[in-house]
Amino acid sequence: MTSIAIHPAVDSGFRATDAAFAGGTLVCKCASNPVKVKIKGDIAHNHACGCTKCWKPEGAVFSVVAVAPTESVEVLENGDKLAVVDSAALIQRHACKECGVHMYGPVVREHPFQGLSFVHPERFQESGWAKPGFAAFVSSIIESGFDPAKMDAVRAQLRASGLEPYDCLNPGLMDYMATWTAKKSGVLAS
Ligand SMILES: N[C@@H](CCC(=O)N[C@@H](CSCO)C(=O)NCC(=O)O)C(=O)O
Ligand SMILES: [Zn+2]
Ligand SMILES: [Zn+2]
Repeated sequence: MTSIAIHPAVDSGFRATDAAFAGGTLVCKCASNPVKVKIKGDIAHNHACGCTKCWKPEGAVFSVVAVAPTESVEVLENGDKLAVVDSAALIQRHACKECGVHMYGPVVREHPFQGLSFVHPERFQESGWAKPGFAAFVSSIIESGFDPAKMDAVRAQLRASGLEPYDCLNPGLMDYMATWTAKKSGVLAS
């Protein structure tokens, strides 16, 4: 059976994660005057995402996206080329207006992820970043036009690549968000 183009970083097999990885510089795809964004520290919760909103490289069905503290994000060069894709969205995705790559997406509003920025580690000019740990929003790929009849094959391929598929985030992050909500409403003590 022909394989599905999940994402180049997934389909090519993972490079070893470097435990000493401490961030680096994200670079967009522009051949000249690329946007450069420094991430001053490691990333967390790296995952494949099938949602319609996350940036995907050409031909990929999934994005690969992780988080870093927004305070450790610094636009180094050509920040004038950045624009927010959807100002109404939770994640304020700052994309390069020329090549389309999403460079960072801070969560600004009150939310369990407030203070974090979503980034695409494949755009690091350095190697060694943590491999994706799971696949999120898998059913959402249908919203981008993926054939619903092939969903069993997608989930099987994700599992074969070591990515457990979920139709939202993974249980740890869903529990974290629900706990935040329960403490905010007062049904759990904070
Ligand atoms: N079915 C929708 C889902 C979109 C969605 O909720 N995406 C998640 C995950 S993005 C990275 O994990 C999310 O938190 N979105 C917030 C936002 O996009 O601002 C679809 O596919 O569009
Ligand atoms: Zn660019
Ligand atoms: Zn997404």
